[in-house]
Amino acid sequence: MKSTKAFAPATVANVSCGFDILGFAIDQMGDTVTLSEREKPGLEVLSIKGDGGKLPYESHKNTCSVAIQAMLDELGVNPGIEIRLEKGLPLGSGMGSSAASAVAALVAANELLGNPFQKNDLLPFAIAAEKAACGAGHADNVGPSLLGGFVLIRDYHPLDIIKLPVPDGLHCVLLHPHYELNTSDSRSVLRDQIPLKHATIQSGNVAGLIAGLFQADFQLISRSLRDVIAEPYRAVLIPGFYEVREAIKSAGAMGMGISGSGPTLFALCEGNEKISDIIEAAQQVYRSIGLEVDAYHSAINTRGAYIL
Ligand SMILES: Nc1ncnc2c1ncn2[C@@H]1O[C@H](COP(=O)(O)OP(=O)(O)O)[C@@H](O)[C@H]1O
Ligand SMILES: N[C@@H](CCOP(=O)(O)O)C(=O)O
Repeated sequence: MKSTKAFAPATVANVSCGFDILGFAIDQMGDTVTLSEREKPGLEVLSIKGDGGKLPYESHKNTCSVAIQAMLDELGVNPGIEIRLEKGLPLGSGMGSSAASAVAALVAANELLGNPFQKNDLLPFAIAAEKAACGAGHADNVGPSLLGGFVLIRDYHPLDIIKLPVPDGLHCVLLHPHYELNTSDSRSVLRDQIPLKHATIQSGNVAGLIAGLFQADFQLISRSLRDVIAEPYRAVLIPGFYEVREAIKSAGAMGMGISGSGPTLFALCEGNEKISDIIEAAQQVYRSIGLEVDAYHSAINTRGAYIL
């Protein structure tokens, strides 16, 4: 019986100004999914490692099986597949944990079934899994996890995804405080309507960030890392948010925002020389408010998900 294995990376969604429309992938951290064919039809999650026993095994709840089922429904087939998941990402962290599982599962399933889909065409199935995980079918984690690099979702209906350039020397720091914040909870604090002046500010910054990526203009990227739509409401769920931002900008970061829906914070940096100062500055603030934090740094992952 055939078996396949795939890896999908962690991601930073929103990138401050691009709520639900921008994200990028991170090196090293991610989820691994192994699939094996079996005689009995249907999907079964057989083992999950690295989740502290917290994730669901039910096929309609785990993002691995939800994503694969959406793909099988599109193909109109019902093979027997066993799923083994190794979580390499903390849960409810804002690093696209639910997305990495779905994407790794889809890449492995596509290979198992003889590659009936192009990589891009797997996205709607991953979006269906995100909808099951947090109630919203956002693509700003699954897009970059699948494709790598910076990804823009210009539209959802129909899906229009654009890969953006990654300037050489752009690095990222992630600060993950030790608590969980579910995406559904941090979406529930957002407003349905925004003032026109905020729409103007946000559009300017999205356009500026994209222009900055195309022109490899680090100062333009830095000026554009501003969010007036989600961050003001979410920052209150993240102790030390403004103090950490102040400290790490003084230490040389280009800018900082909430990674996805938090509580992880991301910072972008030009080169990697200032990274240890930036991490130390952030850790001092977290220590002063009694929060433990894991710090990671990474170049931008341009590869996305792949078969192992
Ligand atoms: N394979 C999976 N990995 C992570 N979360 C999953 C998975 N399958 C289902 N979930 C559910 O998704 C929710 C976490 O997703 P989310 O809040 O979006 O976290 P993250 O920001 O880390 O992606 C939890 O309710 C969890 O039970
Ligand atoms: N655009 C979404 C991104 C959620 O990312 P996650 O990593 O926290 O799941 C949002 O801001 O809600």
